[in-house]
Amino acid sequence: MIDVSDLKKKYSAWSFRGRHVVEALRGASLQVRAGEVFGLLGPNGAGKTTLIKILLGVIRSSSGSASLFGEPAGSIAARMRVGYLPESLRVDRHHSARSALRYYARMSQMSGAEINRRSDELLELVGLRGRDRESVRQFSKGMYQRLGLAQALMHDPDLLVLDEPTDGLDPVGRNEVRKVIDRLRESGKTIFLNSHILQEVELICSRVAIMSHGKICVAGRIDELTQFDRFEEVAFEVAMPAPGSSAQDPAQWLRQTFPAIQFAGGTPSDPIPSATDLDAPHAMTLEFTLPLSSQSEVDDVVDGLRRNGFSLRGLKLKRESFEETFMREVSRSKETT
Ligand SMILES: Nc1ncnc2c1ncn2[C@@H]1O[C@H](COP(=O)(O)OP(=O)(O)OP(=O)(O)O)[C@@H](O)[C@H]1O
Repeated sequence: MIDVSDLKKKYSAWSFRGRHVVEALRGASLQVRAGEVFGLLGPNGAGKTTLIKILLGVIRSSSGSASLFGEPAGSIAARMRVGYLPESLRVDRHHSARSALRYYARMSQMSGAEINRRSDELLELVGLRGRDRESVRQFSKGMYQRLGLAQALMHDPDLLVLDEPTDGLDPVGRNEVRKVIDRLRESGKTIFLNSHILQEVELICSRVAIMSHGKICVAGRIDELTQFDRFEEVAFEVAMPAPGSSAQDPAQWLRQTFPAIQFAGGTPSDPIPSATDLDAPHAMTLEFTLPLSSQSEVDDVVDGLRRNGFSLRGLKLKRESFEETFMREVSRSKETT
């Protein structure tokens, strides 16, 4: 649906030192498939707005290619099938939601009957039916943003481009916008959004791209990007040793053997009973984490536990958070630029 390849954009800028060139895009490549909710993330100045402006045909690239639905970005054929919600949509204060939609729809040369039918549908979709004749002056930022979504959908586009759709909204407003985006996803629309709020992107998007210094660093599903497991913190779940094993007081044995151990739910205080039947579904288990730095250290711990009668029920390396992925990619891009 969106195909961007080796896209470059240079701006001419003026400062007190005179004219200089700003490389806003340095060879960005990206593909978005039909039906996806795709999130573009990046720090300030990464080039996100520049990329969106090229996709919408507001500015031209310096080199590389960008197409929507197989048509060159900016061509009439591509623009007809795109709806856009800018970061700061302005609706004249004298409008109601309904009159604002009529105003925007007229620009798409829709007939009066079509405008009424489509307005009814969209006001229902964004949850503004019943408030549609009130002045937008009384609207909360969340309602305003939902009106913006309805405006962007008026000509029934296949692709919606949303610039910071939940920025500045309170949790209730964000939740309402998210619900509308979910409904749009269910109806088969493709959504391309740009956001600073990582948590929001995690909740909404099926795939994301992290952009920094004019390039796409990584793109994929969030669970693929954060799959990078690390040894720093290894979580174990063990069943207690059977009576007669060398670790008579298992928790104390663990504490003495691994001084840096962190028990899940705090250090167990009472002596923990030994297991009598390891295959019993309720065999007593303990969960803890250990700071380890390599596979051979993990192997040594597992060997030690088993030698002393513990039975291993689970072992998990820590998965980094999406925020950690983001920070890692951005700082890696800073080093290579
Ligand atoms: N019209 C322009 N003239 C000169 N430089 C520009 C122009 N527009 C953007 N830039 C520069 O290009 C780079 C990328 O800007 P862009 O606005 O695309 O980034 P962004 O990722 O959208 O940032 P933000 O999150 O702050 O909106 C920045 O260094 C910016 O200063």
